[in-house]
Amino acid sequence: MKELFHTLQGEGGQTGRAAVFCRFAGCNLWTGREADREKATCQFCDTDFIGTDGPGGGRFDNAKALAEAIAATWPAPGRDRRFVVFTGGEPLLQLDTPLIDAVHEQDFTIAVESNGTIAAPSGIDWLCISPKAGSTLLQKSGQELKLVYPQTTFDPQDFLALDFEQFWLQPMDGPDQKTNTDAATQYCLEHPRWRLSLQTHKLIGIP
Ligand SMILES: C[S@@+](CC[C@H](N)C(=O)[O-])C[C@H]1O[C@@H](n2cnc3c(N)ncnc32)[C@H](O)[C@@H]1O
Ligand SMILES: Nc1nc2[nH]cc(C(=O)O)c2c(=O)[nH]1
Ligand code: SF4
Ligand SMILES: [Mg+2]
Repeated sequence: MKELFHTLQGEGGQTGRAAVFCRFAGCNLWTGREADREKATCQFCDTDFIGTDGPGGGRFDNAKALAEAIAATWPAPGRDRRFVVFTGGEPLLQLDTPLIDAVHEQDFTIAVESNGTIAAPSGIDWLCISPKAGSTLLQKSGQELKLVYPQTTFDPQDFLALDFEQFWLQPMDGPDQKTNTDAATQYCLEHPRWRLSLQTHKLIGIP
């Protein structure tokens, strides 16, 4: 596990909600090394997910130990409204039923951010799928589909038949961030099934 930290969910349908972020190391679509970015399936990643050296990171012997570390990262007293977001890297390489059960035992609602190439285990309360051009989408249902926009070979229209409650367009961050934000804004204006997801944590300078 790369890092464990408390912040506000910055993106998508749970934006603004206090959450513990549990960022797993490793991804199946990029090694995480800059030297490999150009040949990776996913080339626009904004995240360092290599290793276990981040704040609160480390290796955990079992699901219960990690669930207890997640609970200890939740600052508020009481067990009400506890919320954890599993991300990465690709969290579905590591998130399994024993961990889901152990985190539920700690009274957390569980959200996951996934690239959709791995079928999700049952028990996730809020599943966000963010498809990546050039990969095979296996997980075609969940609560939100959050498409990073634009991706040259993707037409957002093609995703609307999938079984999601919400459809979000998130401007691709990087050198063309401004242009991409304008394009995503225009797309949402013209296609009202889609909502605009801004990465609000970057706007306000929190993790
Ligand atoms: C770092 S990924 C980790 C979870 C999972 N591997 C995935 O791709 O969904 C978390 C979220 O950030 C989004 N993301 C990554 N790089 C981005 C970028 N450059 N601009 C906008 N969103 C980005 C992903 O699409 C995903 O929704
Ligand atoms: N605040 C905040 N919200 C987020 N939502 C998804 C994130 C991610 O990297 O998966 C993320 C993140 O890194 N920070
Ligand atoms: S799939 Fe997710 S974690 Fe992996 S490289 Fe792409 S954005 Fe980053
Ligand atoms: Mg992020």
